[in-house]
Amino acid sequence: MDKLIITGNGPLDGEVWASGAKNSALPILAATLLADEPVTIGNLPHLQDITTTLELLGRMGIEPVMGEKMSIQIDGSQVRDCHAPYELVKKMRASILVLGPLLAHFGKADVSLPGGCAIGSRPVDLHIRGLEAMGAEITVEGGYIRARVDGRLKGATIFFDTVTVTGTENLLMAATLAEGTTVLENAAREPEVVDLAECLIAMGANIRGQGTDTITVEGVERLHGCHYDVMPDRIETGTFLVAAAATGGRVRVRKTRADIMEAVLAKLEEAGATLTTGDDWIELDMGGRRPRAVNLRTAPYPAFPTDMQAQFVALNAVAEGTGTVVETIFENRFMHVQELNRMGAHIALEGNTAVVTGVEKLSGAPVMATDLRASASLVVAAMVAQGETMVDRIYHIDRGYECIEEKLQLLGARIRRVPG
Ligand SMILES: CC(=O)N[C@H]1[C@@H](OP(=O)(O)OP(=O)(O)OC[C@H]2O[C@@H](n3ccc(=O)[nH]c3=O)[C@H](O)[C@@H]2O)O[C@H](CO)[C@@H](O)[C@@H]1O
Ligand SMILES: C=C(OP(=O)(O)O)C(=O)O
Repeated sequence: MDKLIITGNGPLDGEVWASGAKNSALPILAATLLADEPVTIGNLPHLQDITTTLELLGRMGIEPVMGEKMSIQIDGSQVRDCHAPYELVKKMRASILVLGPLLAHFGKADVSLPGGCAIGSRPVDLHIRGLEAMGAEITVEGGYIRARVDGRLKGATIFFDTVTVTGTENLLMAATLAEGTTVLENAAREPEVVDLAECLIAMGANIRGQGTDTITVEGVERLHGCHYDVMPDRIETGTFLVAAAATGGRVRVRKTRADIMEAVLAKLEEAGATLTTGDDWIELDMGGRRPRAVNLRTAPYPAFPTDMQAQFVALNAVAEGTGTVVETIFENRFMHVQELNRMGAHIALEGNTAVVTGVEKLSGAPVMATDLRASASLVVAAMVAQGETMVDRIYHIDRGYECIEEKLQLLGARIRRVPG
C-alpha cells in the first residue's frame, strides 16, 4: 500500500489548478447509459473512482474510447449486461448511480447493495422508494437490488424525507426517459446535481428547476449523444485553500469557480484569510498569519459541505482559539480526530460535535487515512507539523484527489509518495 511522507515546510506559495469534480464526473458517466449514441465527457479527473466506474461500465459491455485532454467517449447502446457486481460496488458507493439509468433505458438492473462505509451507514432506501413510485418492481435478494419495469418508468411526484445527493441524481436520470412528468421535491441543490442536469439537457432531456429544491422532468423517448465538460472540483479547490490558510501561505487555484463555494470562502475569511476571486480562479493570502478558529455546522448545499469538514478540523487544530464543528450529515465522520490528536491536536468529541482548541504546533507522526476527506485533513495537518508524518492507506485519498503530491509540490510542500 502506498504511503505519503510529508515534512512541514513553511507557508505554501504558488499556483495550482482544480481538476474536474469527482462527484460530478461519477453521475455524468452513469448518465451516458441513458443515451442511444456515444456521449463524450471532457475534463474527467484522473482518479481511482473514475477507473472503477470505467471498469463497471466495461463489465456491462461498454468499450470506452479515450480521447484527448482527459476526455472519454462512451456508447450506452453497447450495454449487454445490466449488472453491477459487489466487488466493484464495494470499492465505490457511487456505483449505485447506474441503477436509475439502467432501469430507465433497459428495463432492468441488478446492482449490489453498497452497504455501509467508514463515515456512516449510508442507506439507499430513498433511491429504491423513488424508483418504486415510478412503477419499478424492486426486490432485495442476496445483497443485490433487483429492479425491473415492464415498458417505460412512469413519471411521479417524489418527496425526499432527507436531502440526498446521489438519490436526487439517480431519480433525475431515471425520470429523463420516463413516461410523463416527474417532480422531485426536497431535492438536493448541490452544484454537482446541476452539472448532471446540464449534461442530461445537452443529451436532449427536458429538465427545469435544477439548483432549487424542486426539479421537474418531462420524460422523453430517447436521449442522444453530446459533448460535455465536467465542472471543477469545489472540494479539491477548498482543500488547497485550507492548506494555504493553515500554513500561513498564499495560493491561487486556477480553473475553478468561486460562485459555488460561498460557505467555505466565508469561513476562510472568518479564519483571517484575504480572498480575491476572478472568473475562474480564487486566491487566498494568509500573509504569514496564524488562522483564527471558526465554528461551523455541516448541512446540504448551499450550507457548509460535509466534504470540507475534516479539512477545517485540521485548520482549527493549528488556529488561535477554540472552534466548534458540528457534523449533521453522516453519523461517523470524525475518524480524523483520533489521528490528529496523535499529532498533538487538542480535539474533544462530544456526539456529533468536535471542539477543537488550536495549538501552536503539531508534531509529525505515523497516521492512518480512514476515508477520503479524513486523509486530506491529515495531509493538511502534516504540512504544518514539525518533523515528518507518514500517512498510510492513501488509497482513500487517490479516490478523490488527482496527483495530490505533484500538485502540493508545486506549492512548495515537501511531500512524496512511497510505493508500498
Ligand atoms: C458521489 C457523491 O456525490 N458523494 C457525495 C454524496 O454522497 P451521498 O449521495 O451518498 O450522500 P447523501 O446526500 O445521499 O446522504 C445524505 C444523508 O442522507 C441519508 N440517506 C441517503 C440516501 C437514502 O436513500 N437514505 C438516507 O437516509 C444518508 O445516510 C446521509 O445521512 O453527498 C454527500 C453529502 O453531501 C457527500 O458527502 C458525498 O461526497
Ligand atoms: C464521501 C465522499 O465520497 P463518496 O460518496 O464517493 O464516498 C466524498 O467525496 O467526500
